[in-house]
Amino acid sequence: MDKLFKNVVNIFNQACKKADISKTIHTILKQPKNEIIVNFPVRMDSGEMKLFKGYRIQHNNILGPYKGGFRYHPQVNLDEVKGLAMLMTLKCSLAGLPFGGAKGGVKFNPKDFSISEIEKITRRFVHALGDNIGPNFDIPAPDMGTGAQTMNWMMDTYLNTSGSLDRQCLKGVVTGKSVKVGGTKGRAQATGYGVVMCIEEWAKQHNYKISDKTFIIQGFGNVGSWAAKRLDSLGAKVVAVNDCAGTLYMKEGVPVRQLTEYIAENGSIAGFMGQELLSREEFFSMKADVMIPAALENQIGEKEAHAAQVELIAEGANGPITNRADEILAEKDIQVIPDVLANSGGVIVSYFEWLQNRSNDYWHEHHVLEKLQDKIIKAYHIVHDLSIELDVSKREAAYIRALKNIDEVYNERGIFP
Ligand SMILES: NC(=O)C1=CN([C@@H]2O[C@H](COP(=O)(O)OP(=O)(O)OC[C@H]3O[C@@H](n4cnc5c(N)ncnc54)[C@H](O)[C@@H]3O)[C@@H](O)[C@H]2O)C=CC1
Ligand SMILES: O=C(O)CCC(=O)C(=O)O
Repeated sequence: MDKLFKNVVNIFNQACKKADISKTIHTILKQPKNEIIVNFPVRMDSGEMKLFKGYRIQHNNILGPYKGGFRYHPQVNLDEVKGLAMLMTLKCSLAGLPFGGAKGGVKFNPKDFSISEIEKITRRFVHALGDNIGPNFDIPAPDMGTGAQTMNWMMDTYLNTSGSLDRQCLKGVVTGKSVKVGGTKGRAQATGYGVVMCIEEWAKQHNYKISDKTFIIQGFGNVGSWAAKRLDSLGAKVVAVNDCAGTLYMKEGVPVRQLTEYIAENGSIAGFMGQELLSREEFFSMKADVMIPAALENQIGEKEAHAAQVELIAEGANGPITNRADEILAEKDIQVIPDVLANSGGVIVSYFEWLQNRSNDYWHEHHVLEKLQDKIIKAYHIVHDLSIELDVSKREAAYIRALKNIDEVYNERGIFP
């Protein structure tokens, strides 16, 4: 199994060389600043006490408070969270946000626990983290297996345990909250919409009519389902969706809203409209125009890259393509819009939420989405132009741009001896 951190560091090393990043800055950035691991007990509905392991990896904060999601998944481990945290540092820098990078998670499968148990795990986790998070220090957000409800519980626990009376500003301790409790309009759809905004820009450059094209999506959670909804509204056809249960293939296009509602009720695509599911292999070898991986990392390895029959891959997930697969895709002339650009819509709108919490002034949805579009398209063109100028992949160009920005800030500030 490929290791995410190793894959991310390999590209980081190449990019540091090409960007002429000094040895000092390279040394600072190649490992996270803080690795926080907490083991905390939670009483289950049965009365039994269970121990959970939680992580918060704070990679770098030269640009501002640490920022990045919390994941609830049985595979959560130190290597994974370190890789994801480094990606956040690069993502925030590329998007021009005043944030550093972090990531965290708890190793468990939410599907095996009741809602009240998940609430207790969440509250206990926040309690165990204590002052390691805060609205001016480290600001978590949703990722796989977490969502607005999780963030609401986190904010509530933090407000009730922090001892500060500044209730308004403290709301910004987490982003991705529901709108009623201080979240922003547009955060739910931000990541998926951002992925499609990048594809729309790519399509303009390639004279590509999105409404004539076919799309396949792995993962139909927050990112995958909102990407599908935007594609649907553009008249594009999502012909296949893959999740843990298998691959749903519908030649005439998947009915996106019905599928979203079905998954919300049933947990997966299994049984949708009585359709027989195809295999995972059939998904990755399917002929279509664009693939959006929006599930876990390392999903497209050597085998999947050889099998791929698409023209473009836009990474909704973090780290879905291994280093070797990247090379094979390049040899096959399959283009990739990399994670740190394609899925940055989530953290961009998280930044807007944090600003709204600070000012207590809440924005219209169209204003949020317009500002998201401005920022992500600007980043898209920076990456595209640099990749042409330096003759490197978009992934390398994105890393180079992000690293140069961080390097400049370190150089202007100086490094504490
Ligand atoms: N939620 C957000 O705002 C952001 C999420 N991301 C990344 O996007 C990806 C998906 O995140 P979310 O949509 O938030 O998660 P989610 O928990 O809402 O949905 C995950 C989806 O992936 C599927 N899945 C899980 N394991 C799978 C497997 N082994 N094979 C196939 N499908 C599988 C699940 O069935 C589900 O449909 C992750 O890599 C995450 O880090 C990136 C930026 C922001
Ligand atoms: O919204 C955020 O702050 C972070 C989202 C995230 O975890 C990611 O972009 O991978």
